[in-house]
Amino acid sequence: MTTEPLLQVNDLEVTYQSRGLRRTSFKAVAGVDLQVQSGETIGLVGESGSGKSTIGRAILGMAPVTAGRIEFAGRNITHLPRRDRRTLASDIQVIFQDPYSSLSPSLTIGDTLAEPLRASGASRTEASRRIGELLDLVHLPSDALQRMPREFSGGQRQRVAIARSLALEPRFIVCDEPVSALDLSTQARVIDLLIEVQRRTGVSYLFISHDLDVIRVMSHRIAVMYRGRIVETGDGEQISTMPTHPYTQRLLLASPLADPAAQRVRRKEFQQLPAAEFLESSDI
Ligand SMILES: Nc1ncnc2c1ncn2[C@@H]1O[C@H](COP(=O)(O)OP(=O)(O)OP(=O)(O)O)[C@@H](O)[C@H]1O
Repeated sequence: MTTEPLLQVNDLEVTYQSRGLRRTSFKAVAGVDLQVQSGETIGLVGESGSGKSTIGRAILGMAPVTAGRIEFAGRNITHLPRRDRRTLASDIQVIFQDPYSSLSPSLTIGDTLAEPLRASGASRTEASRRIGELLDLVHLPSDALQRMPREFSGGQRQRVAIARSLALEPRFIVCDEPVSALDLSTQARVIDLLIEVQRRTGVSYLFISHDLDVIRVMSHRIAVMYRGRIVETGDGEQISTMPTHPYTQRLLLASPLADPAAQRVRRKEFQQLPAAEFLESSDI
């Protein structure tokens, strides 16, 4: 028996238009297929500019989709009008990279968490019960509620951003480089938290990062992006041991956590790749 994916992306294309005097267009993503099941994390990895965030934004209705289809829980959400988008806010949420700019500096943590709940029509009592649950879920003390974002470290702010994204019990979260701005030990704690939240709530993640090691820890399945296309998919083991695309091999070589012996073998294989073949197969 196969279960319906929670999110299904088919043949997605996104084209940005420049607004200058000379109108030019740039195809940032093309031919992208993606499926995400309930409770699953799909990791999107690739170099800067490969189109990872564009896919996330297209799912959130924030990118100019020029072809293809995006379905969420069986509903076509590719070009939803703004007012219908709002009805999706409780199902699809986002966590951004920068915990310093993603929280309003003039709101207490309590008001930050209450905002989406009040907007969804929750009563004061319901909101304060839910805020208690959220603090518990992300391991923040209850005295955090009266404090301002500036009183918290980057990792703690990211916990607040995660709590806010969970307020309406979403089924799907786009995590766009959520740990890239944090130091290594804080990264590990936030990753542990996201995994624990998934275990407790069954939420699905599209987890975007340029760091293959972070992606391997987080993801059930990995999609490697290169120049606007997915060039390889597999689980962490497959991607690490049997990469087929030269760009994935390059990512593995750059991985600081890679086993040095395996890295030596890969480096040798990589050096034996004829340069022309590398360029040709990368040039998609
Ligand atoms: N609003 C926009 N208008 C025009 N071009 C854009 C716009 N947003 C992104 N792009 C271009 O689309 C391409 C893909 O960008 P995107 O942000 O999706 O890449 P990314 O893989 O997420 O990179 P990074 O890791 O640096 O965030 C880049 O070449 C970028 O310059």
